[in-house]
Amino acid sequence: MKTIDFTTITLNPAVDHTLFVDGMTLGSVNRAIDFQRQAGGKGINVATMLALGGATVAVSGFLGRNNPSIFDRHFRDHGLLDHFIRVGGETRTGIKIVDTKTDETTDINLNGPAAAESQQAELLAKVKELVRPGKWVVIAGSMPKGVAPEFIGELIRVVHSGEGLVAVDSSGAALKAAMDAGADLAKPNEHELAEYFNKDLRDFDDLVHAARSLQKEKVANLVVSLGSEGVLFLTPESEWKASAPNVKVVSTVGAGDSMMAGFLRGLADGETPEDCARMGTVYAWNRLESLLPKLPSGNVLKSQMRQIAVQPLTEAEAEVSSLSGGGPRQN
Ligand SMILES: Nc1ncnc2c1ncn2[C@@H]1O[C@H](COP(=O)(O)OP(=O)(O)O)[C@@H](O)[C@H]1O
Ligand SMILES: O=P(O)(O)OC[C@H]1O[C@](O)(COP(=O)(O)O)[C@@H](O)[C@@H]1O
Repeated sequence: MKTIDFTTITLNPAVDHTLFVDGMTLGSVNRAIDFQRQAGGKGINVATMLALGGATVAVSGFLGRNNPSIFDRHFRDHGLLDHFIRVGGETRTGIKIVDTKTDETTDINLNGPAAAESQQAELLAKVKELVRPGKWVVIAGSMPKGVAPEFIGELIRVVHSGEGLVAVDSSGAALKAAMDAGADLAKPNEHELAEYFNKDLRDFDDLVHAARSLQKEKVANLVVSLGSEGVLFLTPESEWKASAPNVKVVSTVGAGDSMMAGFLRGLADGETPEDCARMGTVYAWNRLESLLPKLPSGNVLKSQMRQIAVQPLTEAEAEVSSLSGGGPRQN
């Protein structure tokens, strides 16, 4: 089999329909000014950005048997190695409404087809085949019907028994199961972190406190993405905050997935934690600017990385506390 640099697992892919509206009123007729349909789902988005960066990427998970063509085309166009298990029914739709007036994106993610127990066993066997010592396996996105959150733990054990590394982007019970099973990296956003601890994170102090306790107790590499406020990166050795890119946002769909791809690219290349945070941020930057996934040449990427400010987390905490006098978050 071909060398595999990364494997991504998408248990619940989606065909993303992005609708652009110039202002949106609930309960009345709205007209779209533009429309785009593309193969999506978190692991597929991560894989696409990694492949655009030159990596060989295997993709797996569960894919509906009834609407394969958009995915077949996407995998072919990006050179992704297709190891999906086919399940009955149609892969779900994800509706993304981008309001160009407010620059807000509203997501409506539909339910996908179920995966039977025999298909889950098939996926575990497939992952055993794909895992490579020291290489990252990404498990990303929601769980489909019929799959218990604990399945993520089973996947993690298979990857670890093949000496691979696991990065997880999930939420709720699946994120908890992944943390209990010992994932090597996790990328919750602020809301997923709050949900994990089942409490409001009212200010920057609360956020940092929650991130530190998750990193210390459960996961060596913790990335907490903060939308337009940037990203935190905590490892056993150091803690960083990177600023967000200064960019005209076309759509935020896939920004978190692209960020995950950039962090893993950096880690796989042995970059410093600061440069991993920069790489994660510029991968997100390139996705924010464009509806279709794209990545510029290495030189442009390097010059973008130089534009991302990264500071020790303690320094960011001091700045926020001097600005707010310890009050609500203003960073
Ligand atoms: N509106 C924005 N302006 C600038 N950068 C953004 C914006 N939204 C996201 N980003 C960048 O993309 C990264 C990931 O986005 P985020 O929304 O936090 O992830 P997720 O989609 O997983 O919730 C952020 O850490 C930031 O670098
Ligand atoms: O599996 P979930 O959590 O329903 O998310 C799926 C959706 O997330 C996306 O992967 C985008 O994720 P991000 O915007 O967080 O990067 C879409 O492609 C897809 O529709």
